[in-house]
Amino acid sequence: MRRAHTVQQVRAAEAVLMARLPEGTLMQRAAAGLAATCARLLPRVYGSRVLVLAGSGDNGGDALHAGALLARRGASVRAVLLAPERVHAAGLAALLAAGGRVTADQGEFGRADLVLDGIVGIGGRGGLRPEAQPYAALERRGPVVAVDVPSGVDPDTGEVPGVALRADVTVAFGTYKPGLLVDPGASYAGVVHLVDIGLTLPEPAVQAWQHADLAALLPAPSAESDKYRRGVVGIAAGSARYPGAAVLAVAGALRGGAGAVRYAGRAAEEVVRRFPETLVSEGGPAAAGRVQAWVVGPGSGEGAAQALAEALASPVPVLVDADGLTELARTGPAALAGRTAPTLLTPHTGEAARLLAGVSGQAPPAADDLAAARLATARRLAAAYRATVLLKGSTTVIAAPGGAVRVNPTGTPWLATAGSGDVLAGLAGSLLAAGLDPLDAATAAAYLHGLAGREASAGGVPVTATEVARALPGAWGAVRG
Ligand SMILES: NC(=O)C1=CN([C@@H]2O[C@H](COP(=O)(O)OP(=O)(O)OC[C@H]3O[C@@H](n4cnc5c(N)ncnc54)[C@H](O)[C@@H]3O)[C@@H](O)[C@H]2O)[C@@H](O)CC1
Ligand SMILES: [K+]
Repeated sequence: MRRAHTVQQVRAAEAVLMARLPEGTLMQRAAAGLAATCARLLPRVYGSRVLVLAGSGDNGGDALHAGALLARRGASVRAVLLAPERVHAAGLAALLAAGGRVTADQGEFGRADLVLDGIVGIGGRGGLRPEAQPYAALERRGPVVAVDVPSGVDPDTGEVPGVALRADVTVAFGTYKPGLLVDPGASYAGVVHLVDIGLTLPEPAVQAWQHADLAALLPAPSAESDKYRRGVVGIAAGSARYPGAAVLAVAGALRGGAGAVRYAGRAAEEVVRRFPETLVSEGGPAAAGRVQAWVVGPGSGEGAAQALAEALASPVPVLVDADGLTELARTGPAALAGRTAPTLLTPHTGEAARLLAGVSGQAPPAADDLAAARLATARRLAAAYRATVLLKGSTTVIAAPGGAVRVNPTGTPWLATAGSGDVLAGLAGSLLAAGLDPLDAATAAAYLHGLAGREASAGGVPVTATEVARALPGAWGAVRG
């Protein structure tokens, strides 16, 4: 599991350690880790050209100290001081003593075999300042290594409010910062290396799950478990106009670990033709038999309001997607007020905008703005609707109403394809029915769906939602090892 801590959490942990250790110890640890990573990236340190971009804080200090260590190993190290009057004095002194030099020549950027971005770290807000902005656009020859965070990326949110420096590698101290795991910040970070500097950290603010975390969570039937004990998932999706959404949601549900899939809606004929193992009925959720979780909304069209009302009136977990979300946005959080079981909402940013409008009563915000502020958007929705929210997109973010946040590391842009969300909804609903709580069900579904998408698009070819559904068993297998 990758764990990310907020700036506040890191600062608190740092303060505890600083009080115990001689001054400068943490920076020395950080600089040593940084220099070691740089040395691995360079064909050879001796004789290579390294440029340090040093801002006014300790981030610049780390970079200057690392530059000094590389200079001692024979690198030719130059430093651009973006705020010379406030530069980290000890760092600069170390660099000069090791034979490094200060330069004001921007051309060094393009000549360097490696650039160390120490402009700003966790003390930064608001994108790069004007004096640093030109570096974001310059041609580069060697890798850019970000110190702790790519400068210009908000460490807590991954937002890039202006210009940021794109890194090939980020060397993060002690822990990931949320902004390294969430786009757009994550896409600026490149490959992230962690350097242990001895911090004792609390529960992470954001987690990104990996294979081993998932493997421990996925339902595994025991010898005695019959189909009912494994859970029955109800799918209220599709309509005469959109039967395909029903078929895809059922396809996802059949591969989510529930013991049986019950379909309730207008596309029963198509569903049973494609998947004869499905239990079907043509009415709504209220008239269907017992289930352990409902999925409502994909392709529901005009039937969405009725299906949503019936599903929400049931005492089991409900996943609301697509047309169900549009309907929910009309009423706002009030529609969930009487629920006794949890609710999971799975919006893309357009639907998230409508859901937020359902809270504020104002016009929906621009979906692009929400995409640029993914963590904040998921958290706001989870708090307002008191529901778990899976916000789809480039870095899917899952936020629980209690504050826990997870981000999915397995996505691929090819998943942004028609029907892909229907498969995800069915899959997540199936995991809910199998007994996972909404946060775990959403985490596991996003992860498996992402892996399946990657698998189906092997080598980066476009995929269809049907192919994603077919690749799900392979994704389970990969996770289970
Ligand atoms: N917290 C920790 O545990 C440790 C922190 N270390 C380093 O210290 C860094 C934090 O140092 P600081 O608190 O001094 O903060 P930073 O060095 O991240 O930045 C603060 C400085 O940057 C300037 N600044 C703020 N926003 C800016 C922007 N948008 N563009 C340009 N300049 C901007 C401010 O005027 C301030 O002087 C970490 O990122 C890490 O690199 C390490 O030395 C090791 C230990
Ligand atoms: K930086």
